[in-house]
Amino acid sequence: MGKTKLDNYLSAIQANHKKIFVPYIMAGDGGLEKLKEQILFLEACGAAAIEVGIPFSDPVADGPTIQNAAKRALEQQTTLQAVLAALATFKSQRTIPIIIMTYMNPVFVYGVEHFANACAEADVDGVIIPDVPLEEDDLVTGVLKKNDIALIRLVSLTSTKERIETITQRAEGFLYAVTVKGTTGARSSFDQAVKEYLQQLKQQSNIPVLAGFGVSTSEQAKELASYCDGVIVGSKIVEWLHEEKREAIQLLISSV
Ligand SMILES: O=P(O)(O)OC[C@@H](O)[C@@H](O)c1c[nH]c2ccccc12
Repeated sequence: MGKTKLDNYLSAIQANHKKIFVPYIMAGDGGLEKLKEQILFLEACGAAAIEVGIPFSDPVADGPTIQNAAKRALEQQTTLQAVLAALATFKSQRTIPIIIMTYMNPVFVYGVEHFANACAEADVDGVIIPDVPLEEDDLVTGVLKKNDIALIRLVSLTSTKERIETITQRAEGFLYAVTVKGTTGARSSFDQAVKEYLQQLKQQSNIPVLAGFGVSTSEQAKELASYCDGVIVGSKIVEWLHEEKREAIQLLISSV
């Protein structure tokens, strides 16, 4: 796979021997007018990139925390189109990459081509669409490539060796290593197999490997990041943003 601007951005961080912390937020939770301030806050905390979630009514990969945030955001009439328009209004004021996380349904409704163009217009660097399987991803890869937007692929603890190999070969931006068997949401501990799984992926992949799902404490973040290139934290960040616990967010991000 050719290198995207997200690949280049992240390899510069790695070249400085720094770990990558990517917080996930739910766009429109608390109102879309908060998006700019939330992103600039996370950037100031030291986030390497931000995963911006699009609320969806049937979020099959999400646990209760993100489901509830999606519900709040949908009550505020948040749409994919509106989120991308909001991101475009302050693109010159942020310096870190934005990754859109959405299920495929809102993309279909918007139209794949319109979606990719609006992402480019908003300076979006990558997208995660967890319900698009590898076998179907040419639905979106063509138009994303045209706009230099990375399609971030996920691997999981239950993926076969062969599948992991195919995915790592095609991976762009970073490889999203799911660290639990289940949905998003904080966990108190991880499977014994996670360490070896991450170390193995790290060996196989020539782009950064980031661990995500279940991470909610500095200790967990530090430990998982020591086996790979960094971590993604969603539910805990969503919860703390909702509760306005800004200091806790700052501490967690600066811990890796
Ligand atoms: O919430 P957690 O357990 O910290 O996991 C990250 C996750 O929230 C974020 O990356 C994400 C939210 N929804 C998703 C759906 C699929 C894959 C990833 C995600």
